[in-house]
Amino acid sequence: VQTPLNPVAGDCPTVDRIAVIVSRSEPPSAIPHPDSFCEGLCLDLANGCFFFFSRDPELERRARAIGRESCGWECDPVPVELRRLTEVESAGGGGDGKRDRGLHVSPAQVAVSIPGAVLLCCLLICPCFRAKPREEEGRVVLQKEPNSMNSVSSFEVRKTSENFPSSPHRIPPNRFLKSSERIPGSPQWVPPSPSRVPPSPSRFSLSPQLNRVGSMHLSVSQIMKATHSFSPSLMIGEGGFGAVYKAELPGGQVVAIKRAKKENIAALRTEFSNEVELLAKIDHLNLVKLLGYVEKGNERIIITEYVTNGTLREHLDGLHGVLDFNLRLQIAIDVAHALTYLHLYAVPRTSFEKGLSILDVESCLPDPKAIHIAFKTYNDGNVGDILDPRLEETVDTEVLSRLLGLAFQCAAPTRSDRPTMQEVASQLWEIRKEFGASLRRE
Ligand SMILES: Nc1ncnc2c1ncn2[C@@H]1O[C@H](COP(=O)(O)OP(=O)(O)OP(=O)(O)O)[C@@H](O)[C@H]1O
Repeated sequence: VQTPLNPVAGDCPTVDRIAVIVSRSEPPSAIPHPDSFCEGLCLDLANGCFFFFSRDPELERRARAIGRESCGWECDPVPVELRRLTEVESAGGGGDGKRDRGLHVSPAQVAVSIPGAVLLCCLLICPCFRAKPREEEGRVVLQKEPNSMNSVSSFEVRKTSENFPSSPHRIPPNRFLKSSERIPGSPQWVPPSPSRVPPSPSRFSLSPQLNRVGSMHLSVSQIMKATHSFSPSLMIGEGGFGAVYKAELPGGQVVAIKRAKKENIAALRTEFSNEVELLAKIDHLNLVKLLGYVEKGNERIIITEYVTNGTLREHLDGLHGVLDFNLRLQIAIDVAHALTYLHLYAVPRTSFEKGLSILDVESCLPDPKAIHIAFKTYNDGNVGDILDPRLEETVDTEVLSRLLGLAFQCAAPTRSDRPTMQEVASQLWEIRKEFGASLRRE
């Protein structure tokens, strides 16, 4: 197992230059060769250079600000996850690794990768994905209304069991991840864990209107009605895209309605409907499904499934009880399968990148510092210290080392050093088997 080491000076081309720029208060426009500077800055940020060499939060903050001002979004930590999500890696690891300005990230930013985050943060340190069991196969297919230019979307709604050949996948709009009893693509079915989040009886209570074959049209005024004119009392959260409201559609289906912030409208003006429709094609059990959208005037609204039992962050934070180690492994496996699906099967790479670049612009990723602290603790030989102290069970050191080794491998700065998601999933299965065996030996 390969364990990335702390960055060395040669891997950190811009730390000193940033320090100079900051100390002289030079404007970002004074940066010579902005392209190579941006590449270097992204590399430094992704490698944690600022953390290791300066340990100066102000310098790192300034570096990120300069990155934003001079390099667009490219050096912001946000798109790291995006890039990782949208890299369609073949089993052997494909792609040319070139920076893609359309996606607003450089390859260097991919250094802190999803699987590393999943393993280190979801399992051990801090949470990042939502958990939600799926109970039934209600399926909604978004279909563009013939005259929907600058208008509203339409929904074609069908029951999978009635109209589609059964598929292990359902449609997700974004990276919301929901644990499920069935692991798509897994070699076997996983028995429900007793500590699994209990399913909500209201889950997927598709309205009669939505259950029939046909289409449903939502207008802005219907959205206004459903959200009580975007009443703060129905607001359940806010992310990079905008505010999120819990709402009940005509017919009774409870959904999450995401209303784009006004400052995002300009960016969403051109490709919004195309991109939403691309995202609607993504279909996986562990990902929240996109139900529809509204595009009218200055409104860009996305309607998704409503996740009833809280976010995975809350569950990993222990707000609903502490998750046991086995369940954390299960969540990681679910995440790995969902990401494998996104990487390999979802939609054509270029379209997918574009779609996510607009609609899913924020990260669930943890603070890279957390990963580096974990690296250091691991390298110092204090493996057990990385484990969530709230866990009551003892985890076999071998199992933990193997898991951390995998996590660090996933966070390797160079793409070719990182395993594919398929490999991650299969290794996680092995690790879980080993964990089970270690319990039996006790
Ligand atoms: N489908 C949903 N069901 C239930 N709650 C949701 C749903 N979508 C979002 N939320 C709530 O709204 C909050 C904001 O979600 P949103 O997806 O906009 O942002 P985020 O994931 O926190 O960050 P970002 O999208 O900016 O990366 C979430 O933390 C969650 O509490």
